[in-house]
Amino acid sequence: MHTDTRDRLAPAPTALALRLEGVTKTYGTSSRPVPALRGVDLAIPTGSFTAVMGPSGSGKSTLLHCAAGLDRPTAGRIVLGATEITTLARTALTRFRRDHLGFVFQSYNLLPHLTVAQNITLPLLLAGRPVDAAWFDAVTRAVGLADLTARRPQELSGGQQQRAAIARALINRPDAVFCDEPTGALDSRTGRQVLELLRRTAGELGQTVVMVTHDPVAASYADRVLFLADGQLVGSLDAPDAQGIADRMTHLGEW
Ligand SMILES: Nc1ncnc2c1ncn2[C@@H]1O[C@H](COP(=O)(O)OP(=O)(O)OP(=O)(O)O)[C@@H](O)[C@H]1O
Repeated sequence: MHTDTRDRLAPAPTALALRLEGVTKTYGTSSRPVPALRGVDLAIPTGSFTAVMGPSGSGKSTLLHCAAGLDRPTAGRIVLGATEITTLARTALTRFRRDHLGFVFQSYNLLPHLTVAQNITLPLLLAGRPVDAAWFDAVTRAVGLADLTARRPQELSGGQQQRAAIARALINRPDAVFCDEPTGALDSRTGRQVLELLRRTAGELGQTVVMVTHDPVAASYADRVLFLADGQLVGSLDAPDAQGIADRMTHLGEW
C-alpha cells in the first residue's frame, strides 16, 4: 500500500487500543471458586499485533473473552479505545462490540447465501452505517480478494474464506480485532498467509490485532507475545522468534 493511503487510513500511532487494569475472573461458586484471571494489567498500543500464549487452562480464552466484552470480569477495568466497557449495560455492550470490535475465529462463520462483498459489509448493514468505498477497496485489496467479491463463500478456499472473515472484522475500522486460533483450521502454508495478512493489517492498515494461539510459529508473526500462566501475566517477548517462544513455553509447563 502507498504511504499516502496509509497516512489517510491509519489512526494516530501513539494511542492505546486496549487497557486492562486489575482484571480478575472467577468462575464456579463462592464455596468452590475457579480463578481464571488473577489481577491482569496490560496495555496494547494502537496498530500493534499481540499474541497471547500460555499452557492449557492458563486463562487465554477468558482473557480474550473479557477483553472483547464477550464475558464480564469479576473485578477490574477494561478500556477499549476511549470506552470503558466494564461499566456498560448489556445492550450498550452488545452495540459497542458490533460497532467497535472485529472478531476472527477458527471457523470462518461466513453466511453461505451472501456474496463475499455482502459478508464483508454485513457488520455495517447491521449497524445501519454506510460503506466507505475507499476503506472497502483498501481492505479487500489487503486481503487479496478484490477480484473475488462477487463469489459465495463455498467458491473460496479455506484460506480465502478466512481472509474474507478478516476483511469483515476490519470493515468497521474496529478499535481492536480479536482472533482466537485463526489458523487452527488451515494447513501450514495457508496459515502462514493468513498470519502474514494479520501482520500487515497492523503494520499497513494501522489496525490493532490481539490473537490467542497455541502455536509458537503463529505467535512469532506478532510484534509482541504475552505469556499467561495460572491466570497471571508472567512475561512477554518483543519481536519474537518461534524457538524463543517455544523455549519460554516449555519453562511455563505443559502446553
Ligand atoms: N465457563 C467456565 N466455568 C468454569 N470454569 C471455567 C469456565 N471457563 C473456563 N474455566 C476455567 O478457567 C480456567 C482458564 O480457562 P481458559 O479456557 O481461559 O484457559 P485457556 O488458557 O484458554 O485454555 P486452553 O488452552 O486449554 O483453551 C481453567 O481452569 C478453566 O477450567
